[in-house]
Amino acid sequence: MIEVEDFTKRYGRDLAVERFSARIAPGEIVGFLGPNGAGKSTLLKSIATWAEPTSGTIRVAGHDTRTDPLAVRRVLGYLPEHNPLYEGMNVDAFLRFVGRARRIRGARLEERMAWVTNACTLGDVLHKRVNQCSKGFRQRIGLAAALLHDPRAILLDEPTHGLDPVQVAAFRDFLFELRDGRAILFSSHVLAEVEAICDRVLVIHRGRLVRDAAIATLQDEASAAGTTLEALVLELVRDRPAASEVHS
Ligand SMILES: Nc1ncnc2c1ncn2[C@@H]1O[C@H](COP(=O)(O)OP(=O)(O)OP(=O)(O)O)[C@@H](O)[C@H]1O
Repeated sequence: MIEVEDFTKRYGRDLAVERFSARIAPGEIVGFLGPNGAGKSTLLKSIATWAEPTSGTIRVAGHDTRTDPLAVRRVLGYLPEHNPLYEGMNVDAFLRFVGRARRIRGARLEERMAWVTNACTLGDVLHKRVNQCSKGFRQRIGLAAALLHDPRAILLDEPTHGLDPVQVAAFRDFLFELRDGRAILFSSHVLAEVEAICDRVLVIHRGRLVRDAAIATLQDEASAAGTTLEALVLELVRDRPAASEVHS
């Protein structure tokens, strides 16, 4: 469903991501883990067609991001790192605006509004202005906007940033419900979160994929080596000064 083949992204002379390949199938929740500046947002942005690959290919549901970006956007939901919201709008109006921009109208819009309101527990804030909502609610509003068109592939860039532990647990349950038939990739700095939520993890370091493995496989490897999952992952990003930011 999400296929990344030999993807490289340069910003000027700086290499952000180099020869990265991975596939995420429908029904999978994959965590994307790596220290600051490793290249996570760059890859997510490129899958979402917000940035062009320097080389390589990205396909979502068979659509090439370079040659058919509109088809990609139709099947993809993306919560960017800096979750852009219209501050002065009320939440209901904002989500309807997003729906109309996606050409969702009439009964379908009402149906999708009801679904995201319930799924993202937005009932209490629908009639508040966006800038009156707490950080946790703002994340949920961003998530609702990303899910309004019922995408089959979902990218979430640090979706739990700023959420309290209760909200993180609720988010995990939400993703479990959402996964059916959908390919989900989310980035995080928090190993414990990825361990609790994901089937598989991609570890990126200095723009290169250094590990693509099932969480269960990594857990088995860690126990066979008499170490912890955290130590195993830290070892993968060891020579990066910011590696200490991958924590449990
Ligand atoms: N628009 C840009 N112009 C120039 N360089 C950029 C741009 N966006 C990202 N970079 C660089 O690309 C590299 C990867 O950055 P990216 O934001 O993808 O990392 P990240 O893993 O998402 O980091 P973080 O966890 O801190 O969000 C970094 O060296 C960053 O400085």
